[in-house]
Amino acid sequence: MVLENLNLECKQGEMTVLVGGSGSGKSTLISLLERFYAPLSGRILLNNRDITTFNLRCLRSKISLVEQEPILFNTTIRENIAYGIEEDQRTVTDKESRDAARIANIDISKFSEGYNTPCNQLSTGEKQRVACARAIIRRPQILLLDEPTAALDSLSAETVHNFIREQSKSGQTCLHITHRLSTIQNDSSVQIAVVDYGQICEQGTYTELREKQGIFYRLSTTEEKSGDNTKF
Ligand SMILES: Nc1ncnc2c1ncn2[C@@H]1O[C@H](COP(=O)(O)OP(=O)(O)OP(=O)(O)O)[C@@H](O)[C@H]1O
Repeated sequence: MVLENLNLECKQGEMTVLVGGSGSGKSTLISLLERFYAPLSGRILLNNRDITTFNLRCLRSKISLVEQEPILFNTTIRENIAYGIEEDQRTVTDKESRDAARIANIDISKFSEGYNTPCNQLSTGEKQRVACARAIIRRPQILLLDEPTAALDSLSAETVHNFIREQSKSGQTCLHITHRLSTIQNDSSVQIAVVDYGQICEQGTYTELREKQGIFYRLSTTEEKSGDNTKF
């Protein structure tokens, strides 16, 4: 069993960070939330309603997922951002694109072709910001992030982390899987859940969990010793 006796509540307007060793079950939790597959037992509730009772398209329209590798189409920044809405079969206004780009910290002024710049000319960090803009343009209730900063340098990772924090402040429920604990250490508003062998074994803020001197303490000290980009 990948996950067993797992109980986790993610509150609206909060960023919940899932951490844990490789293979502990973090991504499986995201797949269950998206209903890529169903739990053998137990329930997942969204606003007290079992997610299996939602029409699948309706459920997924409430959720956006940003993954480790930004998967973009071989077209322009504008078209890639717009795809977040065009899935919903309506046209995106330029203002919507601009707003999403601004929120995702895309500095469009640095590209001579602006929004018409082909995405294959962007760095990995810039591509990830386009993926973030695409994720939020349709204002999902839930933002799922599965190691979105894993392939980024520290500065880009910080930018993406700030983006997630702003999204949670604006009322979205954010569930963020990361191995990069340095980006959350000064953020006391972040709730951290530590997954180990498919269970939540510790929960609290960065400071609380460090003081416990348990699994989180070990994971974070391993990261400190090995440098910022370590995957534990
Ligand atoms: N479709 C699947 N069928 C069977 N086992 C799976 C499947 N997907 C994942 N697993 C197993 O479930 C366990 C948890 O995997 P999961 O991807 O959720 O871990 P994770 O915590 O996200 O790991 P990582 O940090 O390395 O991405 C692993 O042992 C994995 O091999």
